[in-house]
Amino acid sequence: MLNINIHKKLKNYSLEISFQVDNEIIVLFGPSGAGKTTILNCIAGITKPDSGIIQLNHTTLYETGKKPLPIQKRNLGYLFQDYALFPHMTVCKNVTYGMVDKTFTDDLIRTVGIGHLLDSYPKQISGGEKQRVALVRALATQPKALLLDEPFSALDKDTRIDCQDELLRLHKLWKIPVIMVTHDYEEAEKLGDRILHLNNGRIMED
Ligand SMILES: Nc1ncnc2c1ncn2[C@@H]1O[C@H](COP(=O)(O)OP(=O)(O)OP(=O)(O)O)[C@@H](O)[C@H]1O
Repeated sequence: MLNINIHKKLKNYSLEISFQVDNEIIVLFGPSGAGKTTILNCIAGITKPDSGIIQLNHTTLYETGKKPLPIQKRNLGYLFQDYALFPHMTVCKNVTYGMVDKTFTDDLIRTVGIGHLLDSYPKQISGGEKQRVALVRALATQPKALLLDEPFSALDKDTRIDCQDELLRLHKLWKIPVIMVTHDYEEAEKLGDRILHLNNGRIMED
């Protein structure tokens, strides 16, 4: 379970957020500048809150006045819109880069169907293929939670639907807390067990 309670002063308003994520997919939905990426960055350890607490299962990632847990020790998978694969490495090298277990990773490669791409370089594969590779790479580290920042928004509609289906299928197999940011309401309704509406750094009540 992921428990988030953070306060952070931003340029035009203060982020005041409190929510919990069980082994479910939570969608953060809201206008540009509402604070969605900042929340993910605080959880990932890229941005530091001013105060609050962030816990993942029994591990405290951040707590006011204490030394934050370093990014690489947080056990999180983070997937961005722009793929973020290492361009100089083959797909195989990319997905095995931080892997924990070879059998588990081989299973993932088979499940997501990227086996035929292993010898290719990122520039030789399509956007949808890159995003599948990025998803496999994130899950191969066996993260305890997954953060997705508009992961499919650069893809065409059919590819986006395929990738959404893939994510739902994988989540059924490996139930972990997932937080996903999207601007696409159809996607939010399809993937989210719950949708949190964010505006000016606060979660709006339904
Ligand atoms: N480290 C920071 N310190 C102060 N202000 C910040 C910091 N990071 C982001 N901001 C500001 O916080 C606000 C929220 O930005 P954020 O990127 O979280 O919004 P968003 O909801 O993800 O927007 P978009 O949908 O456009 O990606 C913006 O006004 C931004 O300028």
